[in-house]
Amino acid sequence: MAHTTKTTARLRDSISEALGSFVKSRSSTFACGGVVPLIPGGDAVSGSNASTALSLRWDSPTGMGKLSFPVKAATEEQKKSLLKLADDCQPASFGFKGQDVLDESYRKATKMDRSAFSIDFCPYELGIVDTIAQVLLPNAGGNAGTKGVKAELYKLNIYAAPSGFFKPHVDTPRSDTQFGSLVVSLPCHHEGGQLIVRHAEHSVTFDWGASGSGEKVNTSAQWAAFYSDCEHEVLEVTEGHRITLTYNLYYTLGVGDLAGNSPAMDVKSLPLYKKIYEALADAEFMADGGYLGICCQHAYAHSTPEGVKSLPAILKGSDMAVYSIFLALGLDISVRPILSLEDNWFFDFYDINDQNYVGDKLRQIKLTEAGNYEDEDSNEILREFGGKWLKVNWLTHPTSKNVGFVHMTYGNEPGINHVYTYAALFVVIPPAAERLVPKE
Ligand SMILES: O=C(O)CCC(=O)C(=O)O
Ligand SMILES: [Fe+2]
Repeated sequence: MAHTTKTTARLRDSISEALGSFVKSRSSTFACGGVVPLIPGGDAVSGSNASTALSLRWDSPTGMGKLSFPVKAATEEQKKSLLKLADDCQPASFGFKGQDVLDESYRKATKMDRSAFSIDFCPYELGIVDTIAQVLLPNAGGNAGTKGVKAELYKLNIYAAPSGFFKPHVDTPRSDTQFGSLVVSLPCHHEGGQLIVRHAEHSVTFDWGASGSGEKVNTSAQWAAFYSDCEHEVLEVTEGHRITLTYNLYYTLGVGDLAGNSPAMDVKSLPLYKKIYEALADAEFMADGGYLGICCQHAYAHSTPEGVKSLPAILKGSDMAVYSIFLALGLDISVRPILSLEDNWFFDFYDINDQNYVGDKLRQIKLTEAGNYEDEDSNEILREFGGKWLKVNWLTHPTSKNVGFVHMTYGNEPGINHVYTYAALFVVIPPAAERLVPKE
């Protein structure tokens, strides 16, 4: 028996290590970007990823505005248009605790709503949406991938010298199928204004200013796309105007279940697949069966109606890849809410002994009346949550939490308490004798 336990621990650690380096290598794909050359005055060749010069037109109290890009050393006419555009934009707010806030110490930029302007720039035509689908939905390759992303124009923004900037923040998703943002920098001379995007301990810098991209700043549109849960910031613009279009990126479901439908990736070729395969083939690995848990690396709105409906299809990056690997091994894998042990006071009443309270399925936030500081009420909270205490062999550590569950509290003041949950991939490992390991 002791021997079996040792084998299980050894193999679990080796999967965990392989998973760690797999996630690390995949997590550098949380952002991608590119360049679209403009052909001034000419026609873009049909089918090429180049665009003609761009014209921006907008509503203005002083008559319609028009500005043609690229804006190099601006002509007198362009200078006038640029000033008019800057005048016609409003200060840009940002979301804070559900409110739109204007605060120039946090964001100094201006905006124009999409209803007030039009521009002949189409990210679909230029292959940008296809690229995003390929890179940020790595498991939904082939046709499913290219059909799976919708880019919806959101705003035009200007970050202007001497000090336009936007401090680190994460974008507020407009719906639960939004998975990311796309920023397009229109060719207009500027310096600074680097966009830095971070995920876990990685970061990517997109420098579209003259020093960072040279001539490109005047001859090409440049773009970046990243997942919604990645923190990002715009450094100070020190010269000129940094003019951007922002788009919200959505998954479009209904083109086949994206999860597990992975023609573009051969999961069997991945070292992580081999490690798990070898462990399963070893009769001493979790000989009596049990559960493996992998905390999701990205954040999902897993306790909202949309999130409940669209997971696992909308898993991102490495989460989707790990999901596909376990699925390919014929294992029962699902996304489950796990009660967070540190944030929930009522765990104090339990002798949890290394166990986790695992939800039987994803559920929406719930409001219950249970919740006195007594055992019985804590039990009721757990019953409402719907799950079981289980011993889980964790392969990773938790990363982000959502409020999963809300209940009343009684004290000197009535109130509510938030119960935090996090989303994890939960794998059922059958006992060794019942395991059907697919042929290599
Ligand atoms: O302009 C950029 O590069 C990013 C802007 C941004 O973060 C936002 O609009 O939320
Ligand atoms: Fe943002």
